[in-house]
Amino acid sequence: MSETELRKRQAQFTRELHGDDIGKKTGLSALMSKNNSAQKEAVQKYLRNWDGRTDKDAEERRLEDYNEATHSYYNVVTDFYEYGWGSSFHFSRFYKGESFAASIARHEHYLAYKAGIQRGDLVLDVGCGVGGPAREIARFTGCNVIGLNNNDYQIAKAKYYAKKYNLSDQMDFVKGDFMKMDFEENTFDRVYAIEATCHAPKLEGVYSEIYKVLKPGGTFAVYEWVMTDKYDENNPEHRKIAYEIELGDGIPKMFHVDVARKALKNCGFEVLVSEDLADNDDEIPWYYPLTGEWKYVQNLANLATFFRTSYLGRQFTTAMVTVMEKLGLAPEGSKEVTAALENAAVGLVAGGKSKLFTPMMLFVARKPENAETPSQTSQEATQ
Ligand SMILES: CC(C)=CCC[C@@H](C)[C@H]1CC[C@H]2C3=C(CC[C@]12C)[C@@]1(C)CC[C@H](O)C[C@@H]1CC3
Ligand SMILES: C[S@@+](CC[C@H](N)C(=O)[O-])C[C@H]1O[C@@H](n2cnc3c(N)ncnc32)[C@H](O)[C@@H]1O
Repeated sequence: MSETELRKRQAQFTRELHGDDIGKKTGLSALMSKNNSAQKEAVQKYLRNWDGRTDKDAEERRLEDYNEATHSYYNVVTDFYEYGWGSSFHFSRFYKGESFAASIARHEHYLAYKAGIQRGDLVLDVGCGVGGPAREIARFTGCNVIGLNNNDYQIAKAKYYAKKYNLSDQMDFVKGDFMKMDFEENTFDRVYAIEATCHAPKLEGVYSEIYKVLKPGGTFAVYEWVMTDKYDENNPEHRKIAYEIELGDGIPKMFHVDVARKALKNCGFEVLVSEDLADNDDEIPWYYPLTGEWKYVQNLANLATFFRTSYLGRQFTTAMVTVMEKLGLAPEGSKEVTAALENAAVGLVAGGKSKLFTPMMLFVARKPENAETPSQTSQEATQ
């Protein structure tokens, strides 16, 4: 199927699944408005790739099907994410006494600061979700953001929120696959990506596209999901944790930190910062909301969020969704989605506690001032 046909089909499917009036409803009320058969199809499309097999063939299939698989994954999890987490789909570090929202925003500000984003810069947000980080970074720095995403439902939501919060002049959201970007070369002053490029089947693929669209001298800052130096792919317990993360988070393959660092260099980037922010012996770990350990709750205002993300709250949500599905209030397959998200939570906490995994490997990389653009290189090759 051609790229244009795929896009048309995905957009059409999004209308069938979520209807035309996207944005006003969020979380469980949005879930209840979904089309039953389209939801069933989306859940099947997502889960067909994660059938428990971890052999090379199964891995190859997941890597090949990355676009449809992540598109379907976010079609079915976005409402749950917004219900349980909010509109920024990423983790963050926590300081004592800090609220959940403040910690999420600080993590975004930090990336904007490390990327060197200035007022008036044109910035690309790769894999922008429903635009939570883009709205925060645009307000914080005064930059203009283009959010790139291959999920039509999230794009519609991001546009809706930008309008609602009077930010439409500072941002736009476009549909596209980050492995094949449509932007002109040397377009953006800065590029950032938050917990999104791990959905790529090959990191060189997405990093080289970022390199292409970044202006020479511009920086790219990313919070990457990677397996750490402690990870041993041949250790079945380690592989089980990685697989749980892949299954529950719609990731074709979790890569090792060295693969990511090398990929940046292979694409021509100078790597300026390479630091695992999870490796700071923080008193309150990044994965605390998923553990259900009350001792970590920092702020009474966070009780609702904490309950929904905790083990007990997740069991409650699963039970509620099961009943809703039986009564026909939630579309078929919703229960399976909560089960997959449970795998995510379990794998992420296990990966975090054992330090086999980090969701906040910070890389800041620069495209050299004198960089040759890919088209220059290919022109020279043909001369
Ligand atoms: C998938 C990637 C690359 C990043 C997303 C990171 C996090 C925002 C999500 C990872 C697992 C998610 C879960 C939930 C919210 C969003 C995550 C933390 C829930 C708490 C949402 C409410 C459900 O009932 C349980 C979910 C568990 C997993
Ligand atoms: C975990 S979410 C993070 C979203 C956002 N960065 C945030 O922090 O709120 C990952 C995002 O990457 C997007 N994504 C995954 N694969 C993609 C692809 N091939 N092209 C463009 N976007 C993609 C998803 O649709 C989703 O919006």
